[in-house]
Amino acid sequence: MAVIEARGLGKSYGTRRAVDDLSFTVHPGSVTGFLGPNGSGKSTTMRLMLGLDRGEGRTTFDGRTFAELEQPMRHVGALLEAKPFHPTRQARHHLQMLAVANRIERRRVDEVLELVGLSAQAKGRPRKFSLGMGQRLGIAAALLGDPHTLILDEPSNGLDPQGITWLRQLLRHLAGEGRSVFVSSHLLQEMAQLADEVVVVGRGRLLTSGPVKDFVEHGGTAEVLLRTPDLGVLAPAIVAAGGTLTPDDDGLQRVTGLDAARVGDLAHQHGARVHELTVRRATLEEAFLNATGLDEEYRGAITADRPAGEAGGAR
Ligand SMILES: Nc1ncnc2c1ncn2[C@@H]1O[C@H](COP(=O)(O)OP(=O)(O)OP(=O)(O)O)[C@@H](O)[C@H]1O
Repeated sequence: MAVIEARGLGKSYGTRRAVDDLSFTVHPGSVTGFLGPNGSGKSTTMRLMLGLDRGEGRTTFDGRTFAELEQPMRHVGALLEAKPFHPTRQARHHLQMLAVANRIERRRVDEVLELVGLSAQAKGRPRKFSLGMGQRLGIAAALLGDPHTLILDEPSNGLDPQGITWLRQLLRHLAGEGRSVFVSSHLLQEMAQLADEVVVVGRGRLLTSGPVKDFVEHGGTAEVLLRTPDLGVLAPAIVAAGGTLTPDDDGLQRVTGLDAARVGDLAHQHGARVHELTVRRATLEEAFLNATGLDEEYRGAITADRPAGEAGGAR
Protein backbone atom coordinates (compact mmCIF):
# COMPACT_ATOMS: atom_id res chain seq x y z
CA MET A 1 0.00 0.00 0.00
CA ALA A 2 1.43 3.28 -1.12
CA VAL A 3 2.24 6.54 0.53
CA ILE A 4 1.63 9.42 -1.86
CA GLU A 5 4.23 12.13 -1.51
CA ALA A 6 3.65 15.34 -3.43
CA ARG A 7 6.61 17.72 -3.27
CA GLY A 8 6.95 21.24 -4.58
CA LEU A 9 4.13 21.03 -7.12
CA GLY A 10 3.73 24.16 -9.19
CA LYS A 11 2.04 25.32 -12.36
CA SER A 12 1.38 28.67 -14.01
CA TYR A 13 -1.06 29.53 -16.76
CA GLY A 14 0.49 32.63 -18.29
CA THR A 15 1.08 34.96 -15.36
CA ARG A 16 -1.48 33.19 -13.20
CA ARG A 17 -0.03 30.88 -10.56
CA ALA A 18 -2.54 28.00 -10.40
CA VAL A 19 -0.47 25.81 -8.04
CA ASP A 20 2.40 27.16 -6.00
CA ASP A 21 5.02 25.09 -4.16
CA LEU A 22 2.48 22.59 -2.90
CA SER A 23 3.67 19.66 -0.79
CA PHE A 24 1.65 17.11 1.17
CA THR A 25 1.53 13.43 2.05
CA VAL A 26 -1.38 11.01 1.75
CA HIS A 27 -1.21 7.98 4.01
CA PRO A 28 -2.38 4.46 3.28
CA GLY A 29 -5.47 3.28 5.09
CA SER A 30 -7.05 6.71 5.14
CA VAL A 31 -9.27 8.96 3.11
CA THR A 32 -7.67 12.35 2.58
CA GLY A 33 -10.03 15.13 1.54
CA PHE A 34 -8.67 17.77 -0.81
CA LEU A 35 -10.46 21.03 -0.10
CA GLY A 36 -10.23 24.48 -1.58
CA PRO A 37 -12.46 27.18 -3.05
CA ASN A 38 -13.28 27.14 -6.76
CA GLY A 39 -10.21 27.82 -8.83
CA SER A 40 -7.78 27.15 -5.99
CA GLY A 41 -5.86 24.60 -8.04
CA LYS A 42 -7.25 21.22 -6.96
CA SER A 43 -7.83 19.77 -10.44
CA THR A 44 -4.51 21.14 -11.65
CA THR A 45 -2.78 19.55 -8.66
CA MET A 46 -4.35 16.18 -9.39
CA ARG A 47 -3.24 16.36 -13.01
CA LEU A 48 0.27 17.33 -11.93
CA MET A 49 0.35 14.36 -9.54
CA LEU A 50 -0.23 12.04 -12.47
CA GLY A 51 2.15 13.85 -14.79
CA LEU A 52 -0.70 14.87 -17.11
CA ASP A 53 0.18 18.55 -16.90
CA ARG A 54 3.65 19.95 -17.30
CA GLY A 55 4.75 21.80 -14.22
CA GLU A 56 7.13 21.80 -11.30
CA GLY A 57 7.57 19.26 -8.55
CA ARG A 58 7.26 15.56 -8.19
CA THR A 59 4.70 13.12 -6.84
CA THR A 60 5.68 9.60 -5.89
CA PHE A 61 3.63 6.54 -5.08
CA ASP A 62 5.81 4.50 -2.75
CA GLY A 63 8.84 6.17 -4.21
CA ARG A 64 7.94 5.98 -7.91
CA THR A 65 6.34 8.59 -10.09
CA PHE A 66 3.21 7.68 -12.04
CA ALA A 67 5.25 7.54 -15.27
CA GLU A 68 7.70 5.12 -13.65
CA LEU A 69 4.98 2.65 -12.66
CA GLU A 70 4.65 -0.48 -14.72
CA GLN A 71 0.97 -1.11 -15.38
CA PRO A 72 -0.05 2.13 -13.65
CA MET A 73 -3.77 1.25 -13.51
CA ARG A 74 -2.88 -1.55 -11.13
CA HIS A 75 -1.28 0.98 -8.79
CA VAL A 76 -3.21 4.21 -9.15
CA GLY A 77 -6.85 4.64 -10.14
CA ALA A 78 -7.90 8.13 -11.14
CA LEU A 79 -11.11 9.96 -11.88
CA LEU A 80 -10.29 13.38 -13.22
CA GLU A 81 -13.18 14.51 -15.36
CA ALA A 82 -16.83 13.72 -15.49
CA LYS A 83 -17.11 11.87 -18.79
CA PRO A 84 -13.78 10.69 -20.10
CA PHE A 85 -15.26 8.04 -22.37
CA HIS A 86 -16.59 7.60 -25.84
CA PRO A 87 -20.25 8.69 -25.94
CA THR A 88 -21.55 5.83 -28.07
CA ARG A 89 -19.38 2.94 -26.92
CA GLN A 90 -21.15 0.58 -24.53
CA ALA A 91 -20.10 1.01 -20.91
CA ARG A 92 -18.87 -2.59 -20.76
CA HIS A 93 -16.89 -2.20 -23.99
CA HIS A 94 -15.24 0.93 -22.67
CA LEU A 95 -14.07 -0.93 -19.59
CA GLN A 96 -13.07 -3.99 -21.63
CA MET A 97 -10.83 -1.87 -23.83
CA LEU A 98 -9.16 -0.39 -20.77
CA ALA A 99 -8.76 -3.86 -19.28
CA VAL A 100 -7.15 -5.30 -22.40
CA ALA A 101 -4.84 -2.30 -22.85
CA ASN A 102 -3.68 -2.64 -19.27
CA ARG A 103 -3.46 -6.43 -19.14
CA ILE A 104 -6.26 -6.67 -16.58
CA GLU A 105 -8.41 -9.82 -16.50
CA ARG A 106 -11.72 -9.30 -18.36
CA ARG A 107 -13.77 -10.72 -15.50
CA ARG A 108 -12.76 -7.67 -13.50
CA VAL A 109 -15.01 -5.59 -15.82
CA ASP A 110 -18.15 -7.27 -14.51
CA GLU A 111 -16.86 -7.01 -10.94
CA VAL A 112 -16.39 -3.25 -11.13
CA LEU A 113 -19.71 -2.74 -12.95
CA GLU A 114 -21.34 -4.57 -10.06
CA LEU A 115 -19.35 -2.59 -7.52
CA VAL A 116 -20.55 0.75 -8.89
CA GLY A 117 -24.13 -0.42 -9.43
CA LEU A 118 -24.04 -0.30 -13.24
CA SER A 119 -24.50 -4.00 -14.05
CA ALA A 120 -27.97 -3.36 -15.46
CA GLN A 121 -26.62 -0.56 -17.67
CA ALA A 122 -23.53 -2.45 -18.88
CA LYS A 123 -24.77 -2.31 -22.46
CA GLY A 124 -25.88 1.29 -22.15
CA ARG A 125 -24.12 4.03 -24.05
CA PRO A 126 -22.55 6.80 -21.95
CA ARG A 127 -24.16 9.43 -24.21
CA LYS A 128 -27.46 8.52 -22.60
CA PHE A 129 -26.05 8.35 -19.07
CA SER A 130 -26.96 10.89 -16.43
CA LEU A 131 -24.07 12.78 -14.81
CA GLY A 132 -24.29 10.43 -11.83
CA MET A 133 -24.16 7.32 -14.01
CA GLY A 134 -21.20 8.80 -15.87
CA GLN A 135 -19.46 9.34 -12.54
CA ARG A 136 -20.13 5.72 -11.60
CA LEU A 137 -18.60 4.56 -14.87
CA GLY A 138 -15.57 6.78 -14.24
CA ILE A 139 -15.22 5.29 -10.75
CA ALA A 140 -15.50 1.78 -12.24
CA ALA A 141 -12.62 2.61 -14.59
CA ALA A 142 -10.56 3.92 -11.68
CA LEU A 143 -11.15 0.69 -9.75
CA LEU A 144 -10.51 -1.61 -12.71
CA GLY A 145 -6.90 -2.40 -11.86
CA ASP A 146 -7.74 -2.95 -8.17
CA PRO A 147 -5.27 -0.15 -7.37
CA HIS A 148 -3.89 0.58 -3.93
CA THR A 149 -4.20 4.32 -4.53
CA LEU A 150 -7.17 6.36 -5.72
CA ILE A 151 -7.15 9.96 -6.89
CA LEU A 152 -10.68 11.20 -7.42
CA ASP A 153 -11.65 14.72 -8.47
CA GLU A 154 -15.19 15.52 -7.31
CA PRO A 155 -16.46 11.93 -7.59
CA SER A 156 -19.76 12.83 -5.93
CA ASN A 157 -20.61 15.32 -8.69
CA GLY A 158 -24.03 14.40 -10.04
CA LEU A 159 -24.70 11.63 -7.53
CA ASP A 160 -28.03 11.71 -5.72
CA PRO A 161 -28.07 11.49 -1.88
CA GLN A 162 -28.27 7.70 -2.06
CA GLY A 163 -25.33 7.67 -4.48
CA ILE A 164 -23.33 9.93 -2.19
CA THR A 165 -23.92 7.58 0.74
CA TRP A 166 -22.92 4.64 -1.45
CA LEU A 167 -19.73 6.43 -2.51
CA ARG A 168 -18.85 7.27 1.08
CA GLN A 169 -19.25 3.64 2.12
CA LEU A 170 -17.23 2.45 -0.86
CA LEU A 171 -14.34 4.85 -0.22
CA ARG A 172 -14.32 4.11 3.51
CA HIS A 173 -14.28 0.41 2.70
CA LEU A 174 -11.38 0.83 0.26
CA ALA A 175 -9.41 2.87 2.80
CA GLY A 176 -10.25 0.25 5.43
CA GLU A 177 -8.48 -2.27 3.24
CA GLY A 178 -5.35 -0.17 3.57
CA ARG A 179 -5.58 1.82 0.34
CA SER A 180 -4.71 5.50 -0.02
CA VAL A 181 -7.70 7.56 -1.11
CA PHE A 182 -7.22 11.19 -2.15
CA VAL A 183 -10.51 12.86 -3.01
CA SER A 184 -11.67 16.40 -3.71
CA SER A 185 -15.20 17.50 -3.00
CA HIS A 186 -17.29 20.60 -2.49
CA LEU A 187 -19.63 18.77 -0.16
CA LEU A 188 -18.15 19.78 3.14
CA GLN A 189 -20.59 17.99 5.41
CA GLU A 190 -20.06 14.88 3.37
CA MET A 191 -16.31 15.34 3.61
CA ALA A 192 -16.58 15.69 7.38
CA GLN A 193 -18.09 12.21 7.50
CA LEU A 194 -15.78 10.72 4.90
CA ALA A 195 -12.29 12.05 5.45
CA ASP A 196 -9.71 11.14 8.07
CA GLU A 197 -7.29 13.81 6.91
CA VAL A 198 -7.54 17.01 4.92
CA VAL A 199 -5.30 18.97 2.62
CA VAL A 200 -6.66 22.51 2.29
CA VAL A 201 -5.51 24.87 -0.47
CA GLY A 202 -6.23 28.47 -1.30
CA ARG A 203 -4.99 30.24 -4.43
CA GLY A 204 -2.80 27.26 -5.25
CA ARG A 205 -0.95 27.26 -1.94
CA LEU A 206 -1.17 24.88 0.98
CA LEU A 207 -3.18 26.38 3.85
CA THR A 208 -3.12 23.39 6.14
CA SER A 209 -2.98 19.61 6.22
CA GLY A 210 -3.57 17.03 8.91
CA PRO A 211 -6.32 15.11 10.69
CA VAL A 212 -9.77 16.47 9.92
CA LYS A 213 -10.59 16.38 13.64
CA ASP A 214 -7.72 18.76 14.47
CA PHE A 215 -8.60 21.02 11.56
CA VAL A 216 -12.20 21.36 12.75
CA GLU A 217 -11.28 21.78 16.42
CA HIS A 218 -8.67 24.44 15.77
CA GLY A 219 -10.34 26.15 12.82
CA GLY A 220 -13.94 26.26 13.98
CA THR A 221 -15.52 27.71 17.07
CA ALA A 222 -17.35 25.49 19.50
CA GLU A 223 -20.09 27.34 21.35
CA VAL A 224 -22.52 26.79 24.15
CA LEU A 225 -25.99 28.17 23.53
CA LEU A 226 -27.58 29.40 26.72
CA ARG A 227 -31.08 30.60 27.56
CA THR A 228 -31.61 31.92 31.06
CA PRO A 229 -34.04 34.34 32.68
CA ASP A 230 -31.29 35.17 35.20
CA LEU A 231 -28.71 36.59 32.81
CA GLY A 232 -27.99 39.48 35.19
CA VAL A 233 -26.60 36.98 37.68
CA LEU A 234 -25.02 34.49 35.33
CA ALA A 235 -23.38 36.76 32.74
CA PRO A 236 -20.85 38.32 35.17
CA ALA A 237 -19.99 34.85 36.50
CA ILE A 238 -19.37 33.56 32.97
CA VAL A 239 -17.18 36.55 32.12
CA ALA A 240 -15.26 36.21 35.39
CA ALA A 241 -14.60 32.57 34.52
CA GLY A 242 -13.12 33.55 31.15
CA GLY A 243 -16.15 33.11 28.91
CA THR A 244 -17.53 35.49 26.32
CA LEU A 245 -21.23 36.06 25.70
CA THR A 246 -22.76 37.19 22.45
CA PRO A 247 -26.53 37.67 22.33
CA ASP A 248 -28.36 35.87 19.52
CA ASP A 249 -31.48 37.18 17.79
CA ASP A 250 -33.96 35.00 19.60
CA GLY A 251 -32.85 35.58 23.17
CA LEU A 252 -30.11 32.96 23.22
CA GLN A 253 -26.62 33.76 24.44
CA ARG A 254 -23.71 32.26 22.51
CA VAL A 255 -21.01 31.44 25.01
CA THR A 256 -17.45 30.77 23.87
CA GLY A 257 -14.41 29.98 25.95
CA LEU A 258 -16.22 27.69 28.41
CA ASP A 259 -17.70 24.26 27.91
CA ALA A 260 -21.31 23.36 28.72
CA ALA A 261 -20.40 21.63 31.99
CA ARG A 262 -18.66 24.76 33.26
CA VAL A 263 -21.58 27.00 32.28
CA GLY A 264 -24.01 24.60 33.97
CA ASP A 265 -21.89 24.50 37.14
CA LEU A 266 -21.70 28.30 37.26
CA ALA A 267 -25.49 28.52 36.93
CA HIS A 268 -25.87 26.07 39.80
CA GLN A 269 -23.36 27.96 41.99
CA HIS A 270 -25.09 31.29 41.40
CA GLY A 271 -28.63 29.98 41.65
CA ALA A 272 -29.43 30.99 38.06
CA ARG A 273 -32.23 29.20 36.21
CA VAL A 274 -31.28 27.65 32.88
CA HIS A 275 -33.98 27.04 30.28
CA GLU A 276 -31.68 25.86 27.53
CA LEU A 277 -28.06 24.72 27.36
CA THR A 278 -26.85 23.31 24.04
CA VAL A 279 -23.44 22.50 22.68
CA ARG A 280 -22.85 23.64 19.12
CA ARG A 281 -19.76 21.92 17.83
CA ALA A 282 -17.42 23.45 15.31
CA THR A 283 -18.03 22.25 11.77
CA LEU A 284 -15.74 21.47 8.87
CA GLU A 285 -17.54 24.12 6.85
CA GLU A 286 -16.76 26.76 9.45
CA ALA A 287 -13.11 25.69 9.71
CA PHE A 288 -12.88 25.70 5.92
CA LEU A 289 -14.36 29.19 5.62
CA ASN A 290 -12.01 30.48 8.31
CA ALA A 291 -8.94 28.81 6.78
CA THR A 292 -9.65 30.05 3.28
CA GLY A 293 -10.77 33.50 4.41
CA LEU A 294 -13.76 33.37 2.12
CA ASP A 295 -15.85 36.48 2.20
CA GLU A 296 -19.58 36.70 2.74
CA GLU A 297 -20.32 36.52 -0.96
CA TYR A 298 -18.43 33.27 -1.18
CA ARG A 299 -20.14 31.90 1.88
CA GLY A 300 -23.32 32.04 -0.14
CA ALA A 301 -21.73 30.13 -3.00
CA ILE A 302 -20.28 27.15 -1.15
CA THR A 303 -22.48 25.71 1.50
CA ALA A 304 -22.65 22.43 3.26
CA ASP A 305 -23.81 19.62 1.01
CA ARG A 306 -25.05 21.65 -1.88
CA PRO A 307 -23.59 20.40 -5.14
CA ALA A 308 -21.24 23.00 -6.57
CA GLY A 309 -23.22 23.06 -9.81
CA GLU A 310 -26.22 24.40 -7.92
CA ALA A 311 -24.18 26.86 -5.97
CA GLY A 312 -23.69 29.34 -8.77
CA GLY A 313 -20.30 30.08 -10.21
CA ALA A 314 -19.03 26.56 -9.67
CA ARG A 315 -18.52 23.99 -12.39
N1 LIG B 1 -6.21 25.06 -19.08
C1 LIG B 1 -6.17 26.18 -18.37
N2 LIG B 1 -5.81 27.35 -18.93
C2 LIG B 1 -5.75 28.48 -18.21
N3 LIG B 1 -6.04 28.57 -16.90
C3 LIG B 1 -6.41 27.45 -16.28
C4 LIG B 1 -6.51 26.19 -16.99
N4 LIG B 1 -6.91 25.25 -16.09
C5 LIG B 1 -7.05 25.88 -14.91
N5 LIG B 1 -6.76 27.20 -15.02
C6 LIG B 1 -6.78 28.19 -13.94
O1 LIG B 1 -5.99 27.69 -12.88
C7 LIG B 1 -6.61 27.95 -11.63
C8 LIG B 1 -6.82 26.63 -10.91
O2 LIG B 1 -7.82 25.87 -11.58
P1 LIG B 1 -8.29 24.44 -11.10
O3 LIG B 1 -9.28 23.95 -12.10
O4 LIG B 1 -7.09 23.60 -10.86
O5 LIG B 1 -8.96 24.78 -9.72
P2 LIG B 1 -9.97 23.88 -8.85
O6 LIG B 1 -9.58 24.10 -7.44
O7 LIG B 1 -9.97 22.49 -9.35
O8 LIG B 1 -11.35 24.58 -9.14
P3 LIG B 1 -12.84 23.99 -9.02
O9 LIG B 1 -13.08 23.73 -7.58
O10 LIG B 1 -13.67 25.13 -9.53
O11 LIG B 1 -12.89 22.78 -9.89
C9 LIG B 1 -7.87 28.72 -11.93
O12 LIG B 1 -7.60 30.07 -11.80
C10 LIG B 1 -8.17 28.37 -13.36
O13 LIG B 1 -8.86 29.41 -13.99
